[in-house]
Amino acid sequence: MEAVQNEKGQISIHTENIFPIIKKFLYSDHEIFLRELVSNAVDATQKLRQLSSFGEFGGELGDLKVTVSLDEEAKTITVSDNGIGMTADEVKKYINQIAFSGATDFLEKYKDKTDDKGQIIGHFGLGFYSAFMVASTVEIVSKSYRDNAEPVRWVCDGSTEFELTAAEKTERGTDIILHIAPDSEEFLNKGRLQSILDKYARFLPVSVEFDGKIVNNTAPIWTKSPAELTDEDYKTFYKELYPMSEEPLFWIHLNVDYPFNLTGILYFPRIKNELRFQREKIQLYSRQVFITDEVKDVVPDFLMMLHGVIDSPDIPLNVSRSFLQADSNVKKINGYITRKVADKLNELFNADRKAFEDKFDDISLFIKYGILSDEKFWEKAKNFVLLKNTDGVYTTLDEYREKVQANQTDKNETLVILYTSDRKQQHSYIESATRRGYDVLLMDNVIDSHFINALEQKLEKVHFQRVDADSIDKLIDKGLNNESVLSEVDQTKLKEVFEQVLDNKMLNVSVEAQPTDELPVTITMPEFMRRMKDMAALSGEQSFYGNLPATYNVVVNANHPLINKILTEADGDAQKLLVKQLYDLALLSQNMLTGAELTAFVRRTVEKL
Ligand SMILES: Nc1ncnc2c1ncn2[C@@H]1O[C@H](COP(=O)(O)OP(=O)(O)OP(=O)(O)O)[C@@H](O)[C@H]1O
Repeated sequence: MEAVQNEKGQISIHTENIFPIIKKFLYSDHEIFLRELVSNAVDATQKLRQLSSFGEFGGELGDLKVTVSLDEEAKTITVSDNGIGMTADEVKKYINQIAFSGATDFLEKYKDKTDDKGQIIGHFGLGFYSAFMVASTVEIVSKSYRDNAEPVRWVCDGSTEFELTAAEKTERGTDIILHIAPDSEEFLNKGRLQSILDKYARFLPVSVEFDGKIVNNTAPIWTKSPAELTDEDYKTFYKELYPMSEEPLFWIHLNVDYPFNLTGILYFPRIKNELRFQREKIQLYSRQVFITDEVKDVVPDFLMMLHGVIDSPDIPLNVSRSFLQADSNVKKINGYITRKVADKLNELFNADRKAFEDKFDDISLFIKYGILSDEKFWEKAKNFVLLKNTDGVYTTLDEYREKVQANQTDKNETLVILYTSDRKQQHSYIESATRRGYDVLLMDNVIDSHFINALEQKLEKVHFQRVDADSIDKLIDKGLNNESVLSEVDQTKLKEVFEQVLDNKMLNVSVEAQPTDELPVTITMPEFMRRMKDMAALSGEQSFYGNLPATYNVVVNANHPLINKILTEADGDAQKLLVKQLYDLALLSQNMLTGAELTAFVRRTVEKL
């Protein structure tokens, strides 16, 4: 057994002092020093447990534990473990050489970049050196698990010089003592340390003690097998993660070990009709060490509506985001998660259709968003995405085609699907459509205008029309013309009368032969025009269609008796009044008559009664 030779040395590195540079790069995220040191300590205890299981360590493991302690007076924070410890040679190798070579790489690679702050630590084996973000001097006191190991002390003040001496330490393990720098004294605070540990150490696999208490749950449920868990366990864990949230609808337990390693639980929250859902609810872990809850670029956008935990040592969490997107593991992981989520939904759909329908309103935004953003998701989701009609009946896409195609196929063999975005406002149109035996879908979700576009592209010969997009016979044009009771001349005359009285360039007046049970006048906006305007409004951007003034079609029903009355009315004022009243009634049934026009209408009507 060799005694520790007192030694002073120069860390071989080209830069005079690397720590100010590390500090500058990691400026945004100083608190992670604690995550790095505590996870090193956890690693050290786990390594010992492993050695023991291989029979390479015959001693007592004891109660493996990491302790974080704060001494406000001495201005130190100490992270201690009873893990494998290090001999003097190991300190030289792992701390002086390896970590410093990592630091050199780091400097080489990132000296000209400033946008990757805080993302690189760890990637270059800089974990331990993150201590210098907050400490002016760092001491390591360590005693290896090996028989008769000599305890050793390493001290470094952040310059490139270190000191290695013999130390007094009776127990196996390592103490990392940080002498906190004046500009980092905010960390000499119990509450602050507690909150950092709550964030990063909450589910570490080895007990972590701070202020006399264990701060972590060492066996979170995602590390267990689904067979061991009850629904209650999943719900309890959800509450633990998100104490303020409503109970989740259901969940998926992820577990894969080839070709990458990943475990986790994803929960489906109730989303309803809310696009501004909380995006930072998925937490990313690497071997139970919390990494981030900013999962953008790691998880596809639509999956960010879900809540829960993903744990994978194969996500390169410590590199820049642009790199992440291109990473092949991240791509595989995304593909896997997307497939799992789709499979779970399919399974729920097949297992209990009724229960799936009951939940559908809460998950439809998610499913539709998935369909819009991921072709592979669509391939599965087309079997279980549901359409809901105005009677509250849910059908799949195939069932729906089957149900309506006999009555709703137009003269070009296109299936016309009718929908309403507001059943109250479009009530008279819905009624008119159902009188024809047409089915009307309820499409009142914020995402539905995009969803409709996507379905038209994905399904063959299918066109969606909002119920108020055209007069009832043109909505689904079967090429059958109703006989008009009016002559061509009369129709032209009627059109002129309407144009004159309404005197509005934004209105296109047409005379059509409709059944007598349709209203004398209806107002419609062509589907294409309205959709463009809706989408412009939703995207909030200035656009050609968004800025275009709204034009409407005014459809006069040639076969309605009141229209005939207009034609035969000899008194000009009476004729004008009739036109105004019928037009206002059409506006009223579309909820478009407001303000002074409404007041005038009411007054006129009262006077005539
Ligand atoms: N508490 C400890 N007990 C035993 N060995 C340790 C301890 N802390 C650090 N080491 C040794 O020092 C090495 C360097 O640590 P450092 O944190 O810089 O890098 P790393 O842990 O290898 O990788 P990462 O950058 O991902 O943390 C470790 O690999 C380990 O061998």
